[in-house]
Amino acid sequence: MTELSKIRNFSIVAHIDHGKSTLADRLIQMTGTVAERDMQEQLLDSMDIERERGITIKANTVRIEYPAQDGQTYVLNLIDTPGHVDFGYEVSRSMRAVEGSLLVVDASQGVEAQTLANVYQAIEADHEIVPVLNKVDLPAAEPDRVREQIEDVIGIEAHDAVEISAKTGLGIPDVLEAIVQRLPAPKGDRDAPLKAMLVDSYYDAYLGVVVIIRVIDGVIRKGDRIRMMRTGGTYGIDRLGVFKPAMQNIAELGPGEIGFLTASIKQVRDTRVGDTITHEKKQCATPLPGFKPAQPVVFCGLFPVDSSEFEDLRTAIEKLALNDASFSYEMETSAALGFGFRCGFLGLLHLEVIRDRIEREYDIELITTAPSVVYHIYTRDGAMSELHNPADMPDPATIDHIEEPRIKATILVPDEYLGDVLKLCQDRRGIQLDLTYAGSRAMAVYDLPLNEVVFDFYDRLKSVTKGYASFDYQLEGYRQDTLVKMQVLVNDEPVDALSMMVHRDRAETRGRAMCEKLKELIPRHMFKIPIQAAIGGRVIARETLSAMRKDVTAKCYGGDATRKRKLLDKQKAGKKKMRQFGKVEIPQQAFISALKMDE
Ligand SMILES: Nc1nc2c(ncn2[C@@H]2O[C@H](COP(=O)(O)OP(=O)(O)OP(=O)(O)O)[C@@H](O)[C@H]2O)c(=O)[nH]1
Repeated sequence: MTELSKIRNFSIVAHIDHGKSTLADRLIQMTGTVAERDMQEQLLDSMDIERERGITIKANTVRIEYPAQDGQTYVLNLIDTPGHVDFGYEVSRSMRAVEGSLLVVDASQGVEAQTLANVYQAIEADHEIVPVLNKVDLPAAEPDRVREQIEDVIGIEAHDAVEISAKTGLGIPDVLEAIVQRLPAPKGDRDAPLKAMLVDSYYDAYLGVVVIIRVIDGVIRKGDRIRMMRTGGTYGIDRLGVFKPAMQNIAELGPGEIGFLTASIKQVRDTRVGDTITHEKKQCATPLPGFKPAQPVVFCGLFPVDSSEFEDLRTAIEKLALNDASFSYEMETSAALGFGFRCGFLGLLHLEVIRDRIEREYDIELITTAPSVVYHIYTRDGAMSELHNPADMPDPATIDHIEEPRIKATILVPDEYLGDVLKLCQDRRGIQLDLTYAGSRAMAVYDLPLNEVVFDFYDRLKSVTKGYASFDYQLEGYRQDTLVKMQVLVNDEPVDALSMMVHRDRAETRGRAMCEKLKELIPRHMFKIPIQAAIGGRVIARETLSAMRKDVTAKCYGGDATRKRKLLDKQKAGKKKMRQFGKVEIPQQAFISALKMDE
């Protein structure tokens, strides 16, 4: 067990690509935590998908032993936090598990929106913050300007920011000294009942669920019986250890220490980030504050393109859910798409990651229906229910009012693109909360409906600002608005998978765009097909797909049998990718394209 005064726990706060992983790797390498030959690029981002997409999804930790200039050896525990807005709650928990942060800012780029969001979490967790200016090797680096910017925009002292190049290794010893000298040692009581925070967990094929913990008070030992205070589960500890970054067993962990345990826990779902771990017998008096069960905010249907792969999809989803407590699912049937699952995600990135993994790791092609947020439906009898799927909307006559989730979005953008950004936010029913300038950049804070953001807001923002804007958001709560369910009818039959919730004022535009798109996507039939968008019983947009004049084979007059054959075969192959809907066949592609509607 390590003495409290010799421990420093910290996280690294940075915007994507500012060099968090490179710096972490350097710290590990420079302290000899791993032998040079074992050094693999970006040790902390362990999953392939993370590496490919260049994002950090799950929190991870490493214990570094550092002989400091004062002659003492310190234990430095780094907790790597997820870098994306979707994982905000997990970031906030990891932050509570450490006492300080390195704020890494790319000296050639400056402060970005995500830097702000994460640094505010660190400030909220009472962290001591050491600013680190990275990439000073780049000719475009302007450390002095960025130092000023940190002081102006974030409002923390930055004159003693450490200048480094994580790439060349310049300044890394200064970072290590700053961690020891400027970050506080943890506090804790060795003799108090055990109180540890569940920081993160993951599934390991050999060990089962591995739980990452931070001990606050007391001592945890191998063989102890523990209780998770929020979920109520009790377990016997099989294995206790630390990450260096490879797993190393250890007999006990005391106050201030960070490590892992395994305890024959079957699924990640049984471990909730933010839960308090104590001894089964001698329990601590109160659990840690701020615990929040994971709450999916974006829902969509996932259906196999090939309906015979439904069981494979079920297996894939069950396996992924075992390892991800924030991903929820239930079976869903759609008249148009057959059997599938309604799934809940923390945000769009989370959705994309899961979808990618199903397609790649399980080789199942998927159809994704329109992502939808969760609405609160208040019926006339005063009851409130959550609506996860527009298809389940109750009879409008019974509804008193509907509330939708709103977010607070922070956008940082160079001045020249500000006009376009403001227009985009306005178009998405945004309410401006704040607009400030820092140097040549503006920071706009908007209250926006989550529904208007989940579709393609981020893509639009990137395209109107040529990629220069950065964006971050957090959920703010629910507000009433005039929301309606828009249905799509093809040949007078409603197609549920295309239903969506829209604001009343925008329904016509959306409806028209949807009908036009479907007219292009649905092939002609032998009869005329009306395509309509409707609210309740009222049609708000309509297109008509005219009938095919003749049999396609008619033009192959008479004799040429092979040609006729070929044409029929081609038609048949095309049909496989269609879904029969009433008398109409709708191609799979239509579901995807019609939902990815640009305005
Ligand atoms: N020139 C230069 N490039 C650097 C430096 N540090 C990191 N980079 C490069 O910047 C890019 C992003 O670095 P990462 O360490 O992956 O950034 P990150 O913040 O961990 O990014 P995420 O994992 O996506 O959050 C990589 O191509 C690095 O090689 C530096 O000091 N100088």
